Amino acid sequence: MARSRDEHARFARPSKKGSRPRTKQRPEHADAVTGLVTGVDRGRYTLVVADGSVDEHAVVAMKARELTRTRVVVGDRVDVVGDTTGDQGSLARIVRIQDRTSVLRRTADDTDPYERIVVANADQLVVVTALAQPEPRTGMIDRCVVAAYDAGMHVLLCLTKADLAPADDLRALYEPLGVDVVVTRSDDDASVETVRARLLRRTSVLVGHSGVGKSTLINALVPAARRATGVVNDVTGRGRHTSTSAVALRLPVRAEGEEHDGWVIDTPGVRSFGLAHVETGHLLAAFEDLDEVAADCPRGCTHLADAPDCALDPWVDAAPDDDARAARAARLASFRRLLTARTAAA
Ligand SMILES: Nc1nc2c(ncn2[C@@H]2O[C@H](COP(=O)(O)OP(=O)(O)OP(=O)(O)O)[C@@H](O)[C@H]2O)c(=O)[nH]1
Ligand SMILES: [Zn+2]
Repeated sequence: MARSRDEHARFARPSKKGSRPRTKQRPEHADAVTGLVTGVDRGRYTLVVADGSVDEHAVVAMKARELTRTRVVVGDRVDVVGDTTGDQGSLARIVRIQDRTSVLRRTADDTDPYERIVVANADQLVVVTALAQPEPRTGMIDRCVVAAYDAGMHVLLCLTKADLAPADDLRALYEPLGVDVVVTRSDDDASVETVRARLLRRTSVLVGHSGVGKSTLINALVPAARRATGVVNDVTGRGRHTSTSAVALRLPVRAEGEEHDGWVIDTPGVRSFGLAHVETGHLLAAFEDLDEVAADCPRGCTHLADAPDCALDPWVDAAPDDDARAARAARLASFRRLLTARTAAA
């Protein structure tokens, strides 16, 4: 591919005199346009530029050479130059990644020993869990909640297949944490609308084990997505893995004049989140009331049930009445479960 003149200029080093450090975030490319990364496939990035305007269009881009070692993920806002028309066969270049407001890290696994950022700039994590087939696993939900709170994201727990089992037990485990809970069933459109209402004006990442009904839910929310739905195996209760890379989908505008808004990011294949970097203090900070009480804990307190003199225990006892005491006890128990989820095996 022939290099344009400006591209040569860009790679020219500044003169030794008065040289400044070369950084990845160069101030050049005043002509760059900003795009939102909606998909990544083998070095090709799909972007939406002029998001929400009449000029909105999709662009395919690759990373400029100076970003070779920099990871660009779905949800990133990037600056692109070159052919940004989006015409058939056109290819633009990503020259900058804008600062991220949040990052969600995936756990290292057998195929990849490194924790990696999987989604940037999302503000809500939607944990999709079936009430049955497959059976809910609280360990997985806890890990998701910890990852989300650590990343400064809201958590929506979406309990699917309500036609198969009641939701009460799971509600009781997560509502004390302040986690928003919605319950759906695929034959009840109104239940899908309760989910949609919580996705508006947000960028939400949906995670869930195979077979929980995540694709069914996404297709109900974004019909154009046509996510492949799997078939649950009668023996294992699990579905097939039908898709592999993360993709951002826009919630459709359904009524004339209605504002779009909301991006839904599907993350097939992401089963767990990296928690090795999560510090107790940072997680605690997500719970204002507990954080305040824990200021009276001995130094280095783990805040776990066996921690000597943890101030969170007398806080439960000091509740003004029985109801408040029960609520505090449930909140503390749920919080302690999260603390241990951090160190439990994925
Ligand atoms: N009973 C019942 N079954 C459902 C419901 N939602 C989805 N299913 C079924 O559950 C199975 C799995 O649904 P999918 O939407 O493919 O699940 P997924 O989480 O996307 O799983 P993968 O496609 O493997 O990633 C399908 O057979 C669906 O028809 C529900 O509310 N109730
Ligand atoms: Zn403590």
